[in-house]
Amino acid sequence: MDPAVPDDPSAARPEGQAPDGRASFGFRDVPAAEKAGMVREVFASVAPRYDLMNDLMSGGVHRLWKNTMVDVVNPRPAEKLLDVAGGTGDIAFRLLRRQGDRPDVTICDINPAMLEVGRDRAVDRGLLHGLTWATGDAEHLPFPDRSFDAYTIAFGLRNVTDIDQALRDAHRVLKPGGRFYCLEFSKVTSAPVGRVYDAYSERALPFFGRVIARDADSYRYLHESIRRFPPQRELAARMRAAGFANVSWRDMSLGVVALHQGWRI
Ligand SMILES: C[S@@+](CC[C@H](N)C(=O)[O-])C[C@H]1O[C@@H](n2cnc3c(N)ncnc32)[C@H](O)[C@@H]1O
Repeated sequence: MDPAVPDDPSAARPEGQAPDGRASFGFRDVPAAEKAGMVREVFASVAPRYDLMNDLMSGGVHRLWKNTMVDVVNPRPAEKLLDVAGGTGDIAFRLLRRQGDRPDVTICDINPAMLEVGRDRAVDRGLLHGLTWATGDAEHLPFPDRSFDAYTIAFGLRNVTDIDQALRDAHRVLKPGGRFYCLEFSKVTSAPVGRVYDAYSERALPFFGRVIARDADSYRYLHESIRRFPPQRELAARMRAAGFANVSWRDMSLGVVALHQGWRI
């Protein structure tokens, strides 16, 4: 933990719920109205080196997690797909390729700097057909009700100010029968592995952030936001409260990440 922040006064309440108008930003509580702007600054700062850092920090394993997510989504041609907090396009590009010659993927992110890097990557890969770019907040998506067949969010939900509001808005934009998928860091299911993982992420993330991205604070925030995210069972309960049915999850890498899914009925 950051020695400048001796304890965690908000640990007793669930992440993303701030009844007193405050929200957690890593281990700090900040006015809820300011969190989105602070998160935007973090990702504007990391955007140029975001993809390199993902590979370094996960040893490339994030690619396997993302491939598994897209296998589970199993998008069909011409389905309308929405990737929220889509960043530099890792999930959207995979969905697009899987849809073959009838792709229809919208990538939405609150941060224009991340989308800008994503657009350059799409051009480099020749992925121009069937991809729509949108700037928007997961809590108030700029799309009409019942617009999409499937909604994905990967490593994004822990960054929103109000998780429950983001889940409700995901439910709103899905068509009846639409599918919701969330890939996110979660609670490691093996205590010894959890201790190794905690030690690694507490030290390695700020180290990589300082040396490679030259921004230790942003990577400290990322580490802290991972630790504050609700564990598997709690997130499933909050998805049900937002209206989703048939909610389930699967752990990957012993719960380092979990893939949650649910349906709008
Ligand atoms: C860790 S990155 C994940 C990017 C991508 N999904 C991936 O898996 O590589 C988190 C993304 O969430 C975006 N984000 C943070 N808060 C958001 C919000 N309230 N609404 C939409 N996007 C948000 C950030 O700008 C950033 O691009």
